[in-house]
Amino acid sequence: MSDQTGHTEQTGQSGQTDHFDLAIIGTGSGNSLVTPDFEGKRVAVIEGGTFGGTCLNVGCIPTKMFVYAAEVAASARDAARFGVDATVHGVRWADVRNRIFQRIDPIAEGGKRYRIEGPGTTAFLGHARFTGDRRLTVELADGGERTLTADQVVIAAGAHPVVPDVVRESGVPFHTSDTIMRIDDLPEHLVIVGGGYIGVEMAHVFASFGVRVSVVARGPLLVRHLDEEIAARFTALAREQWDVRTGTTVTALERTGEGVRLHLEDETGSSVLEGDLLLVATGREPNTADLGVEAGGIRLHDDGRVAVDEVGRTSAPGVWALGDVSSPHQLKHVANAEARAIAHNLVHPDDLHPLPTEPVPAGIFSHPQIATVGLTEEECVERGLAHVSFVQSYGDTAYGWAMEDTTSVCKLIADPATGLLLGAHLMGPHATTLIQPLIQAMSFGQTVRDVARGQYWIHPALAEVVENALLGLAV
Ligand SMILES: Cc1cc2nc3c(=O)[nH]c(=O)nc-3n(C[C@H](O)[C@H](O)[C@H](O)COP(=O)(O)OP(=O)(O)OC[C@H]3O[C@@H](n4cnc5c(N)ncnc54)[C@H](O)[C@@H]3O)c2cc1C
Repeated sequence: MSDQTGHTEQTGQSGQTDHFDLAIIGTGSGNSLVTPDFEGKRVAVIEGGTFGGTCLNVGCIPTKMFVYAAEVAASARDAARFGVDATVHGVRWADVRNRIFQRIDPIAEGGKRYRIEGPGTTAFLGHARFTGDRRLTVELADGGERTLTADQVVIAAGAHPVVPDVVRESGVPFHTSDTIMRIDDLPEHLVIVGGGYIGVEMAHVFASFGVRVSVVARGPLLVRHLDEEIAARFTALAREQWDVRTGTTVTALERTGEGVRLHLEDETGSSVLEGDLLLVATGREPNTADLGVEAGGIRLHDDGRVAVDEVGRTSAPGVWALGDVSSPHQLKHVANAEARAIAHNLVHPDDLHPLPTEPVPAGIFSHPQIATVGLTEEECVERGLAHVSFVQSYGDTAYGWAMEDTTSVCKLIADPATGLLLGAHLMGPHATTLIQPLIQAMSFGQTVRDVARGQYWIHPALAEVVENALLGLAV
C-alpha cells in the first residue's frame, strides 16, 4: 500500500475510511492546489492516469516541443527564398520523440514520487468516484479499493479525446493526441479526422517532418470557431500544404493491409481516402461520465461539464471544480487561473475570489500560427455591437519585408464609441507572442489610442504589425 500512502498514520487499511481536510481529484492543474496554506493539514491527491495530467504529458508541452522541431525543419526547407541553401536530409523521428519524452517523463515521475514520498500529501493512484457527500471511493490501479471522506473536495479531472462512433465501431486502429506522439515510426501518409486546433497542429508537425498529411473536417473551414476571415485565410494556406477536405463526413472506415481506408461524403458525392495511420482529433469531453456525480450531488451542464458558480463551487457543498472538467475553455492558462482562485477560496471562505472573467486568449501553433482574444467579427454582428475593424498585413511593415511575408495578418476589432478593443486575431509568425499587448489592453481596459500612442514600439521589430493595426483602427 506504500504507493498510495505518503503518511501511513493518516491512512487506514483497505475497507477503512480515511478522513482528509482536502481531497483533490486529478494532478494536472489540481496539483497546484497543494499550497503552503495546507501545511499541517491532511491532503489527499488522487490520480487515475499519468501524474501531471494532460498539459505536461500529452498536451501543451509535448505538442509545442514537436512544433519547435517542426519549425526548424520547415525553416530549413524555406531557406532558399532568402538566398541560403539548406537541405533537410531527413528527420530522425526517434531522436525527435525521445528528446521530448526523455525530458517530460522524469518530470511526471518525479512529481508522482514527491506526492507519494514527500511531506504534506497522501497520494492515491487510482480512479475516484463519488459514493456520497464528499465521500470518494478510489479503485486503486494496483488492485483493491479505498474510501475517503474530506471536508473539501476539488474536482480537477480534466477531459479526454472524443472518438466518433463511426470510428470506434469500425474496429479500425486509430490514434488520438494521447498516443500519436509516441509512435515508433513516422507514417508515409497520415489521415487526420478533425480540423480543430489539435488537428492542425498535428498536421503542421507531421507535414514538416515529411509525412503526407490529409485533414478531413466536417465544417466548411478549418479552425471554424475563429473569426471567419482568419479561418478562411488559414484554410486557404493549409490547402497549399496538406490535402484538406472540408465539408466532409466520414461515413465508414475499414482496415487495409497497410493501414486504413475512409469512406467520405461531401456535397459533390462520395469518395475514398487511404492512409497508413489515422489520427482522430474531433474534440475533447470532460471526465464526468464515471465520476459518480449523482451520488456526490454534483450538477452537470448538458455538455457534461461540472456546473460551477462564479467562485468555483459546484452544487454540492464543499465540492469545487476547475479546469477542463468544468470550464467552457479547455485551455491550460484558464485551468491555472481557476486553480489560483480556488486555492485561495479553499482557505478564505469569507473572502472568496471569483474565477477570472478576463477575455480568454488562445493560441494555435500550426503553420501559420494563430492567436485570438475577444469577439470575432461575426459575434459582434450577432450581438448587434457597433464596431470597426482593420486588417494589417505583416508584409507592410519593415520586419515583414525582412521575412518576405505575403500572407500574415493582424485583424483588430474595436468599439468606435469607447475606443476599446473588442477582439484581436493574428495569423502569422509569432502571433501567439505578438498578441500579448492586446490581451493586456483588453484585460485592463486600455483604449486603442493609449496602447498605440502611449508607449514606444521598438523599430523595426515585428511588433510594429500590432502598432500599425492599432493606428489603422483610427478610433
Ligand atoms: C494535444 C493537446 C494540446 C494542447 N495544447 C494546449 C496549448 O497549447 N495551450 C493550452 O492552453 N492548452 C492546451 N491544451 C489543453 C490543456 O492541456 C488543458 O486545458 C489542461 O491540461 C487542462 O488541465 P486540467 O487540470 O483541467 O486537466 P488535466 O491536466 O487533464 O488533469 C486531469 C487529471 O485528472 C485525472 N483524472 C480524471 N478523472 C479522474 C478520476 N475519476 N480519478 C482520478 N483521477 C482522474 C486524469 O488522469 C488527469 O491526470 C492541449 C490539449 C491537448 C490534448
